[in-house]
Amino acid sequence: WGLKDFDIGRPLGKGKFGRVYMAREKKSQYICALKVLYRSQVEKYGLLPQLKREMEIQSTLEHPNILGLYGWFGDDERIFLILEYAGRGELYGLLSKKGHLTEKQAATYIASLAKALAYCHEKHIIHRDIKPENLLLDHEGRLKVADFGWSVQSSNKRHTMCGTLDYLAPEMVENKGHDYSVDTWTMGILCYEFLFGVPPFEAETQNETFQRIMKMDYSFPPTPHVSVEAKNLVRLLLVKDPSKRLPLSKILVHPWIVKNAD
Ligand SMILES: CC(C)CCNC(=O)Cn1cc(-c2ccc3c(-c4nc5ccccc5[nH]4)n[nH]c3c2)cn1
Repeated sequence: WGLKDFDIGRPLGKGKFGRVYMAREKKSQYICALKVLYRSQVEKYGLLPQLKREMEIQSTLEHPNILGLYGWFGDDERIFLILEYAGRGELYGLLSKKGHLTEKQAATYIASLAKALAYCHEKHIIHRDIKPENLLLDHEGRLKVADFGWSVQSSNKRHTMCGTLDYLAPEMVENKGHDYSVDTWTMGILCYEFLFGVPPFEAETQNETFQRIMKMDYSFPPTPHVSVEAKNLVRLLLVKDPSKRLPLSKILVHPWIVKNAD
């Protein structure tokens, strides 16, 4: 592949290491997202080995809820990643527009995340840092996890995102080792946020958020639109002891998911 194979479209997002553009492969007319990384930036931070590993991993993953990496090419100053195009952009755009999601939407996205993570864990990959800014929607509104390990700050991202502790599990915040169960904690955070529009431990400062996480200081707003089963699932995921969190396999058979996810 080379740049001459593509017509470049509008920018989709920009980040520390480069920008993402809508693109169309000329022969097939296939629409994709072309991410441009500058070698100077990647080398300056010594990220080439990590990038190569990420690319190897990402290109072996094939799952309906994981954004595809179709290939890559480069010239002497840039590296180009050919990524799946997600027609409805960031899930965050939907959440910020609507304030919160319906129980059906929230359950559907949590089920999709659980499937994508279970697939990754089967392949012994756990460092898919499931952060909201890594969640995209395709043209049918299906969730796609894109590992934005390269911090793409796209246009309508919430600016509290960078550096926020909101999504970090206690063992991460305390800088202990983390395993698969850190992802189920994050799913608890996301489920709460999908339903109520704000993450459970949100606070003015990072330190306050840290304190709240360590004290498990969260509660449910008395909103009528959230069922008892939904809160039950959040309670089973937001458990301080990683070994006591609901395992991924149990999420997909939780009554609230079974009833609401489609
Ligand atoms: C190999 C290693 C470095 C990881 C490879 N994965 C990534 O680079 C993660 N990544 C995905 C993107 C990305 C960003 C935006 C989009 C979009 C997209 N569609 C949109 C529709 C409307 C508004 C914004 C949109 N962004 N589709 N596919 C994308 C892919 C940026 N970085």
